Amino acid sequence: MKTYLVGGAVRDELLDYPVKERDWVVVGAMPDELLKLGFTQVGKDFPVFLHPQTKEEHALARTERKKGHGYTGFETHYDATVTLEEDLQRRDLTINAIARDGDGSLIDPYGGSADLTNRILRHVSDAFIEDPLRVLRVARFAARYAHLGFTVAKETLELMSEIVAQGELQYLPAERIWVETERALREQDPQVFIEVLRDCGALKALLPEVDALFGIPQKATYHPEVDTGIHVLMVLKQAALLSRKKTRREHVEINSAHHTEGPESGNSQVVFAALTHDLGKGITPTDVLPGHRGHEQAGLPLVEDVCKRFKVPNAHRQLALTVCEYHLHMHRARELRGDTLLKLLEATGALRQPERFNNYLLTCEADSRGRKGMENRDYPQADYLRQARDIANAVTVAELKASSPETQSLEGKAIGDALKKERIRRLDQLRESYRSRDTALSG
Ligand SMILES: Nc1ccn([C@@H]2O[C@H](COP(=O)(O)OP(=O)(O)OP(=O)(O)O)[C@@H](O)[C@H]2O)c(=O)n1
Repeated sequence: MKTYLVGGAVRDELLDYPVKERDWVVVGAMPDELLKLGFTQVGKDFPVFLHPQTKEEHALARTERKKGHGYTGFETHYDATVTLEEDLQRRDLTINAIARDGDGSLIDPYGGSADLTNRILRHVSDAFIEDPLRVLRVARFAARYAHLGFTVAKETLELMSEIVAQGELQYLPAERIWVETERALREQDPQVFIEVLRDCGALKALLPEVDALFGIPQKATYHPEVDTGIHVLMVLKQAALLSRKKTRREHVEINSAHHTEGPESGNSQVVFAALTHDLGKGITPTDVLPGHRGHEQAGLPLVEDVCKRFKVPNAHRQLALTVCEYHLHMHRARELRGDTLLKLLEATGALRQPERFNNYLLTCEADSRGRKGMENRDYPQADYLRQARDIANAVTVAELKASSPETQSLEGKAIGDALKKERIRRLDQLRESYRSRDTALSG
């Protein structure tokens, strides 16, 4: 019996990238031998065990053959005669099919080290095609390692296109698609995930609403990049960048558990909202292009469709709907009257859901910066809205009651109305104070 480190841990060690978990493959053993050594069995369909001390996963070397459609249609074969090379051959990418033995020597029969050096994501064998989930996995690895210079090999992209053309993606359960997508949205360059899916036709199959945005023009005055699909890719990049910065701050402040995905993990709620914020632009009637009046409302049912299709968690869905409906309000926050501003604060969770509100601000900032030549622009609207939130929050029932004899006796709806009126008055004051400052500055 011999044990080897395999998969992501070997790959990431060689790349000098943070290793998350270590998986092992065991050659020349049967399940009862591992059980006798104190391992516990966890795999249902194939023999995977947890080490008695480290609890790291140890799988018996196995081969796989496709039986039916989709991700689960496999026939697995394992016994003490299955070799390491056979086990590595069933794996997706050459860079994931390298093993390291106890002496530190690499076993690399499919050229994974060379592909790591040459920054290539390449399939191991034609068996790649047997697992349609790999289309999403390759796009996700491309998003993770794009900044290191990795691209997908031409012949691998061809196999991915073949999987899509055969309609195999439709057999993937919604949950599996969402798990891969959500992980991809947290990667360093989530826009690369979308680009790779588009290059092999998977975007059209999975997210036709996003695919439809490519080729749709916007007004060049606001959007020098013109193409809506290109804009969305730029917004994704900004959303990842901005949400990583925020995650780093939070990590320092509250030592939260956000960092399970490594130091560069973005916020998938923000990135998902970035992906879906302009879906309405894909159904703008052609005779009004490049204008998109009303695209926010038009996009809402499309966001709902996507969320339903992939069983998207509620927090992601809520933020995506909020951003879709209110991103333009945010961009012109300084123009809004007190009553509209208060409605916006209420609708975006400013008063009760601080996390959703912060994520809303971040996504809108990403939208503003996700335009050609505007990547480094300031976004003063975010501070303005935070100030507006603080002003609205500062008006309390106790303070209102203490302020005058008339308000002291107010109860129920009446006090609610008075609270609202006072908030609106102060928000109008905020707007006016900025206006006078602007006038003074320009005068
Ligand atoms: N559909 C899949 C899933 C997994 N694997 C193989 O199983 C290993 C472990 O899978 P997983 O833990 O999902 O991925 P990692 O490569 O460890 O990547 P990550 O860093 O994202 O966890 C992979 O390296 C790959 O060799 C595969 O070939 N095909």
